[in-house]
Parts: sequence; structure tokens; C-alpha cells
Amino acid sequence: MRYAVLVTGPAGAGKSTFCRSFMTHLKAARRTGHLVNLDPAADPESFEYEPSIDIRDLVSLEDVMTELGYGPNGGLLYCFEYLLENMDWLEEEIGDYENDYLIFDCPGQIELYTHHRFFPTLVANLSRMGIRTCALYLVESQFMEDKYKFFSGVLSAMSSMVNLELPWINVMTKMDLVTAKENDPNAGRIASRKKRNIARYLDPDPLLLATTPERAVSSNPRFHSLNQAIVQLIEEHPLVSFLPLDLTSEESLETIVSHVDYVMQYGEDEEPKEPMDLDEGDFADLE
Ligand SMILES: Nc1nc2c(ncn2[C@@H]2O[C@H](COP(=O)(O)OP(=O)(O)OP(=O)(O)O)[C@@H](O)[C@H]2O)c(=O)[nH]1
Ligand SMILES: [Mg+2]
Repeated sequence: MRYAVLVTGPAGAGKSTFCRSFMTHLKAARRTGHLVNLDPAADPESFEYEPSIDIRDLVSLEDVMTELGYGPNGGLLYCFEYLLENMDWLEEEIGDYENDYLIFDCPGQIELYTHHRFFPTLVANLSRMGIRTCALYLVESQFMEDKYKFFSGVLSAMSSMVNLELPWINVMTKMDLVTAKENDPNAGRIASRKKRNIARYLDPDPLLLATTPERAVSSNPRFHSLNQAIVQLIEEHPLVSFLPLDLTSEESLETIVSHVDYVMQYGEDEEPKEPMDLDEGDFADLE
């Protein structure tokens, strides 16, 4: 069985950093992972792990911009149109890795996830090749500092989920930045308020939006009705919740990896393992 993890999300969410940590984690656990760079604009200097597959071997943004005169965003879309026409290149590159995780480091243009046909086509191809696929959608903790920004993150996660129809995990990255501020002199008070609030963000509480009339009052009343509609949408379709990721904690990364393993049913086709790590003493409490 082969597995693909698409690491997606808006620009700067920490996708490449997460892919690196994921690779390191797999290595430490003696599992094999292969990095697939799908970002035609990636800076090769920044790779800690050499990608096994690199879209820049097929087409690079730099060449498209200099040779065809595209700007950065149009150029990126051109790269993906080009990859779409050359999907057999990707299939050949994917070749026949066995029992491995392919970790796809994706670019940060969210239109690619919300309405472009590139990702649905890629997903269909992976599925035809018998590769189990799931997507992670990363949003950075800075989004929690502004409710409006946060809900736009929730809505972009939602529309990507609907566009891709894959097993899906949303991750709130850079949680170390949230906890760092607790060194503040008012730390105790802030920490407990934060803790209460963090839960309302990780499992989005639509009332966060409903209970902040200040912008709604000062602006167009239609804005208020729009908020009401969004609140209702999230209440009726609670599709999005986030797992927190703090890369300074190994445990936090492990939790994410175990969720990925679970949604992919990793190793399910292998021989059942003997529960040899349990000795009889472990059951003593049960008797
Ligand atoms: N404090 C903190 N910073 C992080 C973390 N993850 C990433 N960063 C920083 O955030 C910035 C962006 O990280 P990247 O991993 O390049 O983000 P990306 O999503 O790959 O960005 P694009 O590919 O440009 O969309 C870098 O400066 C990272 O060092 C984290 O867990 N904590
Ligand atoms: Mg990146």
C-alpha cells in the first residue's frame, strides 16, 4: 500500500517546515518517507531533505517568468496547467515506492485549493494509481488574533475540503507563538483567558463572530447579516476543527502523525502484530 499526504494551506502557514519535521519524525521511527516538492517557486537552498520528486525538474517558476514573461501568480498557474498536461511525468516519478509515505509540500496559493482543477485531477490520478491520500490544511496561529481573519481561514478550509473530498485534517500551526506570550507580567490572567479562548478557536465557536458587533455597527448593516449567515453556516455544518501543532513539542507532532496514520488506515493491510510488548503484569490491575 502506498500513501500520499498533501500538505496544503495559505502562504506562510508553515507547510514546508511541517514537511521537514514530518520527515525527521518518520526517520526517527524507522519509517520511510519521501518528500515531493510541488512548489515551482521553492527555494532549493531551503530544503533540508532533498526532494525525491521535484516539480522544478519539470517546470520552474523562474523559467516561466523569465522566458514567457509571466508575473509570479500567473506564472504559478501556468506551471500547474503545464503539470496537468504532463501528469504522466508525475506518475512516472512516483514510480513504485512501496509502503512509504509520500509527503507533498504544496504551494501557498489558496485558489489552487478552493477552485482550481489541478488538485482534484491530482487526487483522481493518485487514487487511480492505488495510492491512499489525505490532506492536511495548515493555518497559522496568527489567524486567531483577529476573528475576521480567523473565520476567513475557516471558510477557506471549508471550501478546500469541499473542492477536494479527501480525508482531511486541519492543523493550527505555530502554537509556540501563542504560548510564548505567556511570559508577559500578566501571564496568569492572560494564560487562562487564552486557554479558554484557544478551545473556542480550535473547535470554532461561531458565536465568536456573532458577539463582536463593533465592526458591524460601524459599517454597512449588510455586513452584520453576512456575519449572521456565516455563523449559521458554521453552526449547521461544523466541518472544520483544528489540531494544534507546536513544533517545539515532539508530542504535539506525534499526535498529528497518529491522526494522519489513522485517517489513512496506515499499516492496516499488514499482518496483525503480536501484542508482544504486553506482559502479564500489565493486566494485573484488571483482575
Ligand atoms: N514560530 C514558528 N515559526 C514557524 C513555524 N513553522 C514555520 N515557521 C516560520 O514561518 C515561516 C514560513 O514557514 P514555511 O514553512 O516556509 O511556510 P510555507 O507554508 O511553506 O510557506 P509558502 O510555501 O511560502 O506558502 C518561516 O519563517 C518559518 O521559519 C512554527 O511552528 N513556529
Ligand atoms: Mg513552502
